[in-house]
Amino acid sequence: MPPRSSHSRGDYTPPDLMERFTTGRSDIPDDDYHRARAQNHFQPNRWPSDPDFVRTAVAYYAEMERLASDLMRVFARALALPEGYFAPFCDRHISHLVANYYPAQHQSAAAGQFRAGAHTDFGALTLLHPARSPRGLQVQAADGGWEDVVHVPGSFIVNIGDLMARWTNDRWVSTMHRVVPPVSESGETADRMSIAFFLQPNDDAGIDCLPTCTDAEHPPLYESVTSGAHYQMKSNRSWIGKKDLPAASAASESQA
Ligand SMILES: O=C(O)CCC(=O)C(=O)O
Ligand SMILES: [Fe+2]
Repeated sequence: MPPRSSHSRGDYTPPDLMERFTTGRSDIPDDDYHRARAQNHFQPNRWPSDPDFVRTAVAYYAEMERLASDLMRVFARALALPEGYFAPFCDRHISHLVANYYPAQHQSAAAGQFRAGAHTDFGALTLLHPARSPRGLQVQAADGGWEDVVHVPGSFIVNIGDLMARWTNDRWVSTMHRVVPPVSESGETADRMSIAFFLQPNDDAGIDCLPTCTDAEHPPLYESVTSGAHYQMKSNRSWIGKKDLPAASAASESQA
């Protein structure tokens, strides 16, 4: 695989210091949508041989689906919409469950290198569980500064993703976040793990400004996009290599 850049911003950075194991749905209906149109998201999962691992991951995915759908009902109410408003956008969702593994670090990161470079998540919402060594996650505040996310044990961190920002016309912000490398001076070089469920609406769901988030003073800020097209665009940017850089940035890079 090409180096993973500071994922999704489309600017070149040294690769993230992480490994990722991704799974999708495991109960895939046999219809055109799942087998053809959205097939990239419904490839068979490639599991390790441990049956307990598989059982746990499948059960975890199902629980995250349920929690995410509950939250989408809460979101609808908070946005003065009928509780079931988002259901038809998410009933054939293309969500992924990922385990992020950040290996122990025995040498300093390169300049500009992170465990996870600054990015926003692609979908509607993310349910994040910092499973091991929770420190390191930071969110960007409105003034551009970075703040540590303090994990409350037993809770999930919920990120608003790009599609919710588009739906709400930026009333809700798609949070810029990153995971900083451990600071070796203080001996914090331990490995880290997090588990994230990214609720990504149906591949063909059209994401348009919600009726309750626009008026004469707040015209829609974004063009209509499908969830699948937005995902593809962000995913392509995540894997940008130096060769893909526009000429101007490649030139400035080679002077560095
Ligand atoms: O590991 C973390 O705490 C954050 C991971 C993350 O932002 C992501 O997987 O999108
Ligand atoms: Fe993220």
